[in-house]
Amino acid sequence: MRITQAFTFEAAHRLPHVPATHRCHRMHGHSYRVELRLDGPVDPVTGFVVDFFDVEAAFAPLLARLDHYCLNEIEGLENPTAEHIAMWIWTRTKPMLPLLSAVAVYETPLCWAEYDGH
Ligand SMILES: Nc1nc2c(c(=O)[nH]1)N=C([C@H](O)[C@H](O)COP(=O)(O)OP(=O)(O)OP(=O)(O)O)CN2
Ligand SMILES: [Zn+2]
Repeated sequence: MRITQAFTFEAAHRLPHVPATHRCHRMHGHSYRVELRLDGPVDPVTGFVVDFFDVEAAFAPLLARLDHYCLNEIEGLENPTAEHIAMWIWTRTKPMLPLLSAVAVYETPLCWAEYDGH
């Protein structure tokens, strides 16, 4: 069984390694959406793979580090592409949520990166 919980945050960023002519080279903002996917068996008593409240509690400190910040200033996010944000979240969330199977980071409703540890 797979469960998914979604979160949103607002943040600014610029992409330092695209050409100066690329519009993402300039500072701008996104309303990001993060989806945490967890795969595992359904507990026969609770009916949960993992309680959504526990997922929320595990992710809350990271969300607080991202929301309304300039991502380039966060250690490990100096080049804050959607791909790097997804990997950054995975690395810090997987130890707390062992059933985590993928992290999707949406920059817009139509563009996202999804990381499953590979
Ligand atoms: N593979 C990736 N490509 C791009 C990334 C990325 O993280 N990974 N990021 C960007 C920029 O962040 C850019 O800001 C993307 O957002 P935006 O320009 O707003 O997206 P759209 O072109 O879809 O928006 P419209 O203004 O509606 O056209 C670029 N590439
Ligand atoms: Zn952008």
